[in-house]
Amino acid sequence: MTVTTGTNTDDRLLRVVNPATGETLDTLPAAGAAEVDAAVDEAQRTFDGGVWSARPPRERAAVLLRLAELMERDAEILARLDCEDAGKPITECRTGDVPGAIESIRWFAEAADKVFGRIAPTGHDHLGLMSREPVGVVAAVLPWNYPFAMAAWKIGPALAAGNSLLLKPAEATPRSALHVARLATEAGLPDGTLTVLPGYGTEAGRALARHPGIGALSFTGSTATGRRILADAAETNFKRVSLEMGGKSPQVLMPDALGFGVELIDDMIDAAFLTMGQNCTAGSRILVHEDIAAEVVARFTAAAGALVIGDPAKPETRTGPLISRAARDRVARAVDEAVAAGAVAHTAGLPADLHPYGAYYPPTVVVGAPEGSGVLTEELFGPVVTVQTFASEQEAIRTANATPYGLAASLWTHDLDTAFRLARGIQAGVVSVNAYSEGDITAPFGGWKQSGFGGAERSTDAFAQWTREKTVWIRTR
Ligand SMILES: NC(=O)C1=CN([C@@H]2O[C@H](COP(=O)(O)OP(=O)(O)OC[C@H]3O[C@@H](n4cnc5c(N)ncnc54)[C@H](O)[C@@H]3O)[C@@H](O)[C@H]2O)C=CC1
Ligand code: BAL
Repeated sequence: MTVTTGTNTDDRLLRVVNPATGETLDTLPAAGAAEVDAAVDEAQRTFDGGVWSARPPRERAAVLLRLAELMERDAEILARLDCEDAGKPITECRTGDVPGAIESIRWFAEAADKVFGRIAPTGHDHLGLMSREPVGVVAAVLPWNYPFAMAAWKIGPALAAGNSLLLKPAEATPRSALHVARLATEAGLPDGTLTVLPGYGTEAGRALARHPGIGALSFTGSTATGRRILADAAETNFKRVSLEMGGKSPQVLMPDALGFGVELIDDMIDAAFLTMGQNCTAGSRILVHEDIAAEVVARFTAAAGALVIGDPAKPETRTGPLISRAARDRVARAVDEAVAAGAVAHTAGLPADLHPYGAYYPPTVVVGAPEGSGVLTEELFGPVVTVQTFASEQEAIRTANATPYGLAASLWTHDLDTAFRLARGIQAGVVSVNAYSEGDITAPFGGWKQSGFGGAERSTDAFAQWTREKTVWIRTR
């Protein structure tokens, strides 16, 4: 069984609603603690049976490559599911999320038989072999902002390493993960290897975090929930926890940055407004040298004002609704408070013909927010970017680091020495130079400070989350 939903004995339903229209897309029984228990039992039986875990890695790779092909075949379906469930612009899903997700499955499939163990430096009287073993039954808890992509970041390495994985999508966006479960069956993954459990965080999510039969849990989402999961793991079985959490990432522009021309502004727009700013690495703080601040604000504000706002299902749309009205109201409140405290909010506003259900908020540039205000410190997860100026490199680094987060940063300068100094000084897991980027599949992705804990995703480093090292110490005669 690869898809588990609840028996609905407590009448708890998961209603999936299109945030752009209010249309009910699906109604599912929500998995709860009972379904988690049953899924763990089945996953453990599968793991112990060795039909996946003990299979030669090359064979696991072949099945995962078939899964990637099926995802390729259904790429448009997967793009539409995320667009409808999350309100993400369809063009972003088609060109970013879906190809990136498929690449992740394919890359980890190919890596399955390329991760070698180690041999200890012994004398001839011993042989010390260190191998990486699958953890067993493992879990992933996903966010709603990149539903398919985050599922793939976890599925690829967890399954390539030989584990049995339980995957809990966010309650708002379960349908792409459910589709992946069907594709996994079609690809030939044994039952109990990938189990998708659509359910609420406080029920299915919490049950996963506290389950003694789960050996590792990888989470992407808010810092508050990450903290809860870590505490639950510590109170129960000390499962290995890895957390990819919030951010308040800076975009640092040195005095020569305008030399990058339109490329600079395009990347800054992506950094700030991809998925309406509901992105863990969103470059939500522009830190710009005072000499070019006025010009940057003028160009950036004009570009932000030109973004097409509307129905996310239309290919030309760059800005859809936020995930919920509560999210929109939180973003609006933070901007209103900053304005009340003396900041200026630049925005072209919303078009008049938007669907009345959608929680739209226009791309907004906040200049002059007083130090310590919420827009500068909190992860807003909306299409709002702040502008702060600096006079020196040291001040830029100080301001960049003045948050509890440390996920990502981008910086722009033609000067190599300056770039190195900034990249070294900024406390973040991923620093992109002269681009906005999260790196690619070959490079580790993980946050510092309160943005991340327990190991990176992507690259072969990701196997550390999903494997345990074993030493076999042999006396030779
Ligand atoms: N860094 C990132 O990529 C993300 C950050 N966020 C931040 O979090 C804010 C709130 O969004 P939420 O959807 O409420 O995020 P959340 O962190 O509560 O939800 C993420 C996932 O965790 C699950 N979850 C919730 N409580 C849980 C618990 N006690 N135990 C186990 N799993 C649990 C949810 O069901 C969902 O699958 C956003 O506005 C944003 O600031 C949200 C999603 C992704
Ligand atoms: N941007 C990929 C990770 C995330 O937003 O959750």
